Parts: sequence; structure tokens; C-alpha cells
Amino acid sequence: MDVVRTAIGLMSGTSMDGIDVALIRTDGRGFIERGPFLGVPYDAEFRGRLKRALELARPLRDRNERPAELREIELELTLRHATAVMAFLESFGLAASAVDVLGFHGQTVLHRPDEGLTIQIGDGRELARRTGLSVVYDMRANDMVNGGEGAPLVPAYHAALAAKFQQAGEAVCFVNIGGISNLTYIGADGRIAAFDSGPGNTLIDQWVEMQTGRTYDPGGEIGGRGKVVHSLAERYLDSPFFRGNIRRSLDRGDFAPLRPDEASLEDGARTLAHVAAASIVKSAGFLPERPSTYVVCGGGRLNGTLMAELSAMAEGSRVLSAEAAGFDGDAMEAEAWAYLAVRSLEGLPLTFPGTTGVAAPVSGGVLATP
Ligand SMILES: Nc1ncnc2c1ncn2[C@@H]1O[C@H](COP(=O)(O)OP(=O)(O)OP(=O)(O)O)[C@@H](O)[C@H]1O
Ligand SMILES: CC(=O)N[C@H]1[C@@H]2OC[C@@H](O2)[C@@H](O)[C@@H]1O[C@H](C)C(=O)O
Repeated sequence: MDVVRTAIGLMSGTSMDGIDVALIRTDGRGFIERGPFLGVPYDAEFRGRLKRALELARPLRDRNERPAELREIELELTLRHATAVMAFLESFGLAASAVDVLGFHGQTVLHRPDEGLTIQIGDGRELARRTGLSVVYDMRANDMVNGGEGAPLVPAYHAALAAKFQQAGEAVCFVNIGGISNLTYIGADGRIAAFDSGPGNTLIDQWVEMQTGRTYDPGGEIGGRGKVVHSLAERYLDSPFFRGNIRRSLDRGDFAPLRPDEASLEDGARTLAHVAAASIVKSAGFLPERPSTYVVCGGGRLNGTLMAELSAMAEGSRVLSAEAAGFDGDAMEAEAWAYLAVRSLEGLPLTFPGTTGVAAPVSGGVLATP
């Protein structure tokens, strides 16, 4: 019998909207029992600090390099994660002693897979000290050392969740619409193919924030009042990224924001929702086959305009929200980081040739004990 551990996953994604905290019990293999979830949003001031961290990271060429200001932001990020863990335990009446491990993603500040460089800030040793818990962190690095792109990593968890589709003889595709979107296809035979599919919410968020000061388009209502400006959409969809399935992972900065005077607020939001949906469908063309079901997770599933576009374009396939498929679309990435932490402790692979392009399945992550 494999050891079942209680793990908490901590995800601060490319949208930089907050820390997702989720608990699961798992053996790192087929047994998964999903527990509670808490989203801890960042305030505007700290979001500004994270944006500054992206600027500070841009010239870096060594993943361990930390100019003084970046180190300060890293410490603040780490302390916010420690506070989030404490708030989570308190909210759900859990004792720290009931938790075996934390899976800590940190914040990606630079991702240049073609240069073999991926930088996440977040100090795992400090988090272990502050929480008194074991922490597995830096889960992307070993994949890159072994020739992978260091992302996406969630597919190993998607593959475990897909068991019920496999049992029904169905191929399924998980679509995660975060700041960037990514796809995980799992065939009826368990074959796995995954990659980033294009811009997700980041372009929409940047546009709406630039025009209104709000940080996203709630429900996709703003976009719902606009029309698609095809010349602008084509500028994104003509990107060489969609012409071949060569580059598997993206950086938040790979697609430039719209310029302020290029569209009305509504048309810009609608056009970028269209771009997000069309990117998914274009990239899905590189999957081994058309899946019968798309399961949509991440914040983008709450953008009704984007979802309507996606359902219209994904003809012949069912488009389900994560909830309709029996999962939690907000918690999934944090749950994945908990799952990966347990796999790391077990020395099991986190990534595969079909996910990050790594030469052979490899494990990863660094363990910090309190
Ligand atoms: N009610 C809503 N209506 C529309 N969009 C929403 C809503 N709630 C969240 N979003 C969008 O989802 C985004 C957050 O999504 P999510 O938390 O999945 O991203 P992430 O984990 O940061 O990204 P990634 O998967 O790229 O790391 C927000 O920035 C916003 O654009
Ligand atoms: C380098 C990095 O942080 N990439 C993120 C980003 O956000 C979505 C997409 O791009 C994905 O590749 C990845 O995150 C998820 C959690 C992953 O690794 O599966």
C-alpha cells in the first residue's frame, strides 16, 4: 500500500491576482481526495510590487541572481505565503501537525525556455522556517536541466484526474485559462500531450486595467457589449507560435498588450476574449486527436464572452466547466502543486516528453525542512 500524505499546494500564477491554497490527500499516484480551498487575493500595492519584480527580472541570466530589490519582494511574497497557510489552517480548523508537506510554486518572474532559463521567486527554506512545515519548491528547474521547457507541470495532475474519462473510454482535454492558457490531452489509452496554448486572461486584464482601473472583465460583461476587431485579432493569431507546435511554453510577456487607442473599451475586451478562445482552438489542432470533451478550469472560465466564443469554435466537442465535470476550477492548480510535492517526495516523475519536451520522465523539486 502506497503512503497517503496530506499536502497543501500554493500557487501564485501569472495573473498575479493572489495566492491559491488547496489541500489534498494523495499517494502521488492514483489516490486523490480533494479537501478545502482558499483564495487569498493580493492588494493593488503588492500587485504593483510583483509587476516591478517582472521588470527587475528581465535582464537576469542566472536563475539564482537576486538584485537587492527583487530579494525584498521575494521575502515579502514568501511571508505572504506563510500568512496564507496560517489563514487556511485557521479557516478550516486544521492543525499544522496534520499537514505533511507544502508544495510551493512561488511567482514566475521570467520564463525563457529557448535560453534554458526559468525564474521563480519564493524562498522555500524561509517558508519552511516560518510555517514549521516541510516545503517542496523549485519544481521547474530539474526539468529544464534535463532538456524540458520547465512548463507546463500541471499535466501530471490532470492525468490523474482523467482516470474517470479513461474508464469510460473517452479522450479528454483539460483547458486551463489563467494568465496564459494551457492544454492537457489524455487519450483513452492514457497517452498524454500538453503545452501552453496562447494568451489567456493577461491581455484582457491589461486592457481593462489600462482603460478602467479594474483588474479584469467581470463575467466578460464588458467584452459582451463589444465586437471583434478582426485586424487586431489577426495580429495575435498570425503569431509564429500558432504555426508549429515547437515552443511548448510561454512567458507572460510574449504577447504585447493592445495600445490604448487601438479600440474602444468594449471592442478591445471582446477582441481579446476572441483571441484567447481562438488560441485554444488553434493550438488544439496540434493534439493527437480532437477530444470529445474539453474541461475548462482557471479564472477564464468565469468570462462568459470567452466561454461562448470557445463553445462556438470547438465544434463537435463538449465544453464543460471544471465544476460540471466534478472538479474545482479555482483550486486545480494549487491542488496540482500539492500533488506534485508528494510525487517529488516519492521520487516520481513530474514531467514527461509529452508535457515539457523533457528527454525522459524526470522528478524535480527541492525539499526544505523546518
Ligand atoms: N468573475 C470573473 N470573471 C471574469 N474573469 C475572471 C473572473 N474571476 C477571475 N477571472 C480571471 O481569471 C484570472 C485569474 O485566473 P487564474 O487564477 O486561473 O490565473 P493564474 O493561476 O494566475 O494563471 P496561470 O494559470 O497562468 O498561472 C483573473 O486575472 C481574471 O482575468
Ligand atoms: C513558467 C510558468 O510559470 N508557466 C505557467 C504559466 O501559467 C500557465 C502556463 O504559463 C503554464 O505553463 C505555467 O503554469 C502552470 C501552473 C503549469 O506549469 O502547469
